[in-house]
Amino acid sequence: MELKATNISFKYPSAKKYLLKNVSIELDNQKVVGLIGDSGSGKSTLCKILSGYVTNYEGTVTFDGKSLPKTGFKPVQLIYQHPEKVMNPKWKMKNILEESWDVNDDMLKEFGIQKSWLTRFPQELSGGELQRFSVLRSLNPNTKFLIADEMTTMLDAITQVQILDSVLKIVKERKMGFLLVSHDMDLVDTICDDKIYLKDINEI
Ligand SMILES: Nc1ncnc2c1ncn2[C@@H]1O[C@H](COP(=O)(O)OP(=O)(O)OP(=O)(O)O)[C@@H](O)[C@H]1O
Repeated sequence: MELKATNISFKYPSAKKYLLKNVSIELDNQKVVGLIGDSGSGKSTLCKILSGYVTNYEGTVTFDGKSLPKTGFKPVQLIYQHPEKVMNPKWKMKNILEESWDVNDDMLKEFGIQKSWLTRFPQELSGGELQRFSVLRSLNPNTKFLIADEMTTMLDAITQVQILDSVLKIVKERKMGFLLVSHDMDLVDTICDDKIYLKDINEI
């Protein structure tokens, strides 16, 4: 299954200039790919486009040869850099998780989530604890492609490795595609089969 972006150009409505201009990438589910580039070059924005959260772009995005669904479950799931921004502060973590899928105890354990956290609201958890929920939420059994936008930045070094190992294990088991955005070049070199450099449009 291929996630393909062709000639993507994008400008935020409030911005004067284009952020992305004619960006094309092809990703398949056999490889772990790293997306790297300078801060502000548009990596997070491109991830939102590839997963269907930003739609007012020029160009095309297809997954498995079809346009991304506009409603319902998103087969390309995005793990946000800032999970707190996309969680409803009025919902308990249990409901936030259940909205995506019925997670079993083994998966909670795999991602180091304590059961007592389930009855808390997002603002009652640390950034790292929230990020574990965010990762787990994205791993709905119907997810076909996973995009992780600097997902481990809120975690300490040991936890980063643990969470990433768990994600990679599931990605391989389920034969999902995986795009990892990171500023950590050692990490990218260690776990990714390929890497893509997103050039800042101002440098072109
Ligand atoms: N909603 C928005 N409205 C207007 N401008 C935005 C919006 N979101 C991001 N930007 C701007 O778009 C540019 C690219 O942001 P983006 O987060 O995609 O970059 P990035 O490469 O992921 O950066 P970083 O590595 O620092 O996370 C930045 O200059 C940012 O300020």
